[in-house]
Order: sequence, then C-alpha cells, then structure tokens
Amino acid sequence: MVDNFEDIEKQTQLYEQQFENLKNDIAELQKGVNENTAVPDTTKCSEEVQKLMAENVKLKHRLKILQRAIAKYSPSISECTEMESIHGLLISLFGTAVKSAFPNLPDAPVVITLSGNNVKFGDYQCNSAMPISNMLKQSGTKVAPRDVANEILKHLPSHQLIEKLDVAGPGFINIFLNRTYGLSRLSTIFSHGVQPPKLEHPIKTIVDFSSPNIAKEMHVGHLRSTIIGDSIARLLEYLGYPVLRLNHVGDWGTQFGMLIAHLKDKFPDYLEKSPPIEDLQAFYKEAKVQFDNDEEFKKRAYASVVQLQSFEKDHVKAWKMICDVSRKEFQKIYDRLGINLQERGESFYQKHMEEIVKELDSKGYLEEDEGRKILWADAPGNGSIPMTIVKSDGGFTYDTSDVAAIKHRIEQEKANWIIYVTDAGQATHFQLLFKCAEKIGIVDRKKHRLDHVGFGVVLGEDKKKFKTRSGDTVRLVDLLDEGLRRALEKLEEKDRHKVLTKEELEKAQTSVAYGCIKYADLSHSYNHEYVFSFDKMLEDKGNTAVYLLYAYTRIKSIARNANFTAEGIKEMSKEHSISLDHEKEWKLGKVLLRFPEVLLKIAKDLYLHCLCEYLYEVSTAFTEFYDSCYCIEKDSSGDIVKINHGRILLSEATALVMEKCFHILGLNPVEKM
Ligand SMILES: NC(=[NH2+])NCCC[C@H](N)C(=O)O
Repeated sequence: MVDNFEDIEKQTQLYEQQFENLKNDIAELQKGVNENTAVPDTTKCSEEVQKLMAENVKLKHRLKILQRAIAKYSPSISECTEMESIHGLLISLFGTAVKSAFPNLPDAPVVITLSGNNVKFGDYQCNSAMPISNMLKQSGTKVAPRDVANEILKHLPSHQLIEKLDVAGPGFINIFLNRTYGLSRLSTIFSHGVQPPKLEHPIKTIVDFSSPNIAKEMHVGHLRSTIIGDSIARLLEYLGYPVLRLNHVGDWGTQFGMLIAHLKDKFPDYLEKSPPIEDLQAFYKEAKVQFDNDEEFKKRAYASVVQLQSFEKDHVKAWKMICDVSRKEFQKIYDRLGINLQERGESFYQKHMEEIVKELDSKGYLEEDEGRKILWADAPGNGSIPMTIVKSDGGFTYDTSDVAAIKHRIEQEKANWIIYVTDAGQATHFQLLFKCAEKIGIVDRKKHRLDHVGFGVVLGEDKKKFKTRSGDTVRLVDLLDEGLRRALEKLEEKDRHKVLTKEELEKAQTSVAYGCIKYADLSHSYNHEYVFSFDKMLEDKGNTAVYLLYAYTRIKSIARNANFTAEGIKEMSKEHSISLDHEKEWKLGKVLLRFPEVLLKIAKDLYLHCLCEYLYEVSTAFTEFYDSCYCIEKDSSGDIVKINHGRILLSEATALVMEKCFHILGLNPVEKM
C-alpha cells in the first residue's frame, strides 16, 4: 500500500516535470512563430522536439522539391507560357458542369465572382445555384439551391487549379485555389516574362482619340482624350490586337475660310515668305473679330472655304501653313507625354464625303429640309434628331466627315472595332452616327463593335469649368510645366535632391509630373466629371501615381540592396521557386495571378480605372506581405546574414506585373526616386 503510494507520487512528479518541459517547448516555439522567422529557434526545446523539428524542416524541403517537380513534369502545367485567366478557366469548368448537370436549361447562368476578404469563403465563388433553382421552379421542378450546388459539383471536371470546394449558406460554391498550380503560373513570369493572356481572335481595331482642332487651343478635354485613348490603345496592343491610332483633327471646318482670308490680308506675300504666325490663338481671335464685324470680309471668308474645298492650289498652301503651326504645337504635347498617333483629319475625307453624299442621295436616304440634306437614324418624330449631311450652302459638316470616316475605316481599313474617345457631350452625335451607319449598310453590329468612350468634363478646384484665373483656356504646355515644377517641389520636400544624381532627379521629376496627370485622368471612372488638382494628384498616400511609383521603387530596392542584378534574379529563378507558403505570400501571389483576368475585363468594358484599382491592390498586398515576411535578414552591424530567395523572387514578380500595369497606363516608373 505504502509502496504503491510512493509509486504514484513518483509518477506524478514525472508527469509534472514532463508537463513543465512541454510548456517550455510550446513557449519557445511560440516565440519563433511570433517573431515570424521562417524556422523557430528550437535550441532551448527538449531533444525530442528538436529532432521532430529537424525532421519537419527536411520534410518541408522535400515537399518543395516535389512541388517543383510536379510543376515541371505535369504535362498541362509545364506547357503553359503565360498566366491564363483563372476567372475564364473557372467559367469554362463550371459552364461544362452546369450544362451537363442541367441539360434542359441551356441558358442557365454561370456566375463566378471573387470571394471577398474572408478567407473562409475561398478565393472565388460560383453563384449559379440560386438562379438555376429559380429557373427550375418556374419550369415546375422544386430543387433547393444547395442541392443544385451539389449537383453542379458532381459534374465539375477535375482540374489542378482547384484545391478544395465547399457549398456554403443557401448554395454558394466556395472555390479554393491550389498553390502548386498558382506557383506554376507565376513561375512563367521568369521563364517567359509577364505575357498577356492568349486571345482567340484579336480583331483589327481603330482608336480615334486626341483629335484637337487646328488653330484652336488644345484644351484639357483633348488632353483627357489623349491620355485615355493612348491607354486603351496600349492595352489592346499588349493583348495582341492590331491597333491603328488615329488623330481625327478638326482641319477642314468653315473656320479655315476666315483664317485664310485673314492671312491674305495680313501677309499678302504669304506665297513667297512664310508668315510669322507663332501665336495662332491670337491670329484666330483677330480673324474672328473681322468675321463678326465686316460683311465684305465674311463674304471673302466663305469664298475661301469653297476654293479650299475644291483644292485650289494657293488656298491649299495657305491652309497647310496654318495646319503646320498647330501641328507643331500639338506635337510638343505628344512628345512630352510619349504619345504616338497618326494624323488623319477631317480634310482626308473630302473626296469620300463627296462620294458618300452622292451614294446616299441616289439610294434615297437623304431628305430635304429647308435647303439642308438630312439623314434620319430613327423614324422622325418622338424627339429623334437627324444628322446634317449637306448644309444649305452646300458645305459638309462634322457629321458628314464622320459618316465618310466610318465607311473608310470599315471598308478600306477593314476595322472590326472602332473606339471613339471624346467628351461625353458628344454621346448623342456618336449614337446617331452608329445607328445611321447601320441603317445605310456600312456597319453590321454582329461583325463590328463600335464604342464611344465619353468622359466627363474636367473642372477647376473651384468646381467650375477649368480655366486660368483670367478666364482663358489653360494652355497645355503651361499645365505640363506646372506639373514639372510641382513634382520637383515634392521631391525636394522629401530631400530626394540630396540623395539622387541630377539625372536621376530629372527622371523622377518627369515620371512623377506626367505620371500624376495621366493617373488622375485614368483612375477616375470616365462617366464622372473630375476636379483637376495638383495638390490631390501629388499626394503620396492612397491610390495616386506618387504612392504607386514610390511603392515600385521600394520593391525594386529589395533585390538591389541584396546585390542582385536583373541577370542574378534570372539565375536565381532557375534554382529557387517563388515562395508562396506564408499566408501573406499566397495572398499576394493570388492578386498577381489575377492580372490576366483584369485585362480581359477591361478589354470588354474599357474601364481603365479598374486597372488603377488593381495596381493599388497589388501594392497594398505587397506591403502586407513585406510587413510580415523578411526577404533579407541583417545582423546588428547591417551585414546580410540570410537571404530568402523565394521571397526576393516574389517581390521581383510583383515589380514585373506592376511594370506592365504602368506601361498600359502610360506611366514611366523609375528605379530610384
Ligand atoms: N471622329 C471623331 N469625331 N473624333 C473626335 C473629334 C473631336 C473633335 N475634333 C473635337 O474637338 O471635339
């Protein structure tokens, strides 16, 4: 009995000791986890735990090797050379499942969305069960949405992209992505570059943008068209569309009659000596005063238009001179902003206008209306308005040139998609144009896509139309100059001039100045008017160009500080794989994987602000990752003691995706700022 009692006491002491040891081990391990080092310090743990931990490290290492081997040898994975659209893939998988689960519902919707922030709900969601259940109910069968969801899952083809599926709530299907799949797609960034998703049929596309008017000031509205149009063209070019960028300048209006008449009055020897008209604005204003006050001048002005439009050689020469002055001014803006486009103004279509008017007349499309010839898109009445094809004086209009242009673009240029970028005020004009073009048989909406990207007006900080203090139109050159000045101020505020070389500072200055002007235009949804404010644009917090350009330089500095060159990174990517183990690494990885689907969506709706939002999301996901994962560890003297290659690669992949976004938005990021 006594013996027995002592035994129990000994046993209890032993257990207490073991309990203490375990508590210690847990505390030590916990420390490691909290400090977020990849491997916790186990030297203070019991021998057994140390052994287990060592075993664990080995196993993890083997797991990585195996994952890499799978990524290499699994046939469908190794064949990929680009990140494909995961959303597109899911639509096609779930589409197949829905079709075979419910063959009697050919129109059953396949709805796949992102799951939002709660990891519990997976990465994507299929929300088809509820609408399908409703459709079934209408046809007389009652099936609960959850059962519909389970039925879809039964028919879902297996795919390495999917790690796990859950049916939640009333029938949402939560989709969890597989990391090995994610890793294989992200790795293509180093093997093949950030490639665009493959398109089945890239179609010939024309982007009609910028399009200022000769002899009139190119204003902020034209600037907005220039920036948005350029970015749309960049996106489509990146996706592999053959794109023709056209500048439909206003170079053929009645204003030329008055300008030429004034040129003849002021510089009678204009044919011998090229006239010094640097300031076309002022010249235009002078001519307008004459035109409004002098009847005889007005007559000569009208006669000049007729002469010009019948290509009388001296009038053509005068016209060319005037156009050249404007063209040089426009080009300055395009050069500074890196815009590339081909001028094909209204004048180009003169012959085509004559032809189409004849054709429309003979086919009976035109109606006489108080001396004008008009073309109805819809039946007259009910508030519908016609296009004016020939004015009462026989001249052509803006409408005529657009009808001729659309015909030329579809029939000669063989475009299947035409995108017009102008202020929203022209929405009715383009609606009419598209309808008329269809009515007269130029456009077939089944084959041709037509878009008018109409943007809201740019307002000044006083919320009124953007003007200078004296009420004049703001000259774009002045605006860009102010951008440069303010950008430099901003950089100096941050003492960057003390650390950067003169050349680096200059590069940073232009990158910030033009970047912030473009980004402010692009990051607002077009439909809204927006307030032009350098103060807001140059903020370094929030979704602004400055914040993003800084984020990019920070990311680029990680590899540079660990002494890796671009070549070094390439080599590294052959030996190591991108790290996606940590929850924040995987989160960032998944944002990067969305790049293709973001682009494809924008190619559909042309909402470039979604790309800005995506870029901002990339950079916040990066910050989260960087805050909790060390890429490089240094000792107290600042020497590098440990490099996490997988994380350096993840950072570089992030920078590469950001670079592509910047490129599409027309921004020039710099490595040092
Ligand atoms: N094909 C077109 N209509 N393009 C847009 C032309 C814009 C016109 N020049 C303007 O300043 O308002």
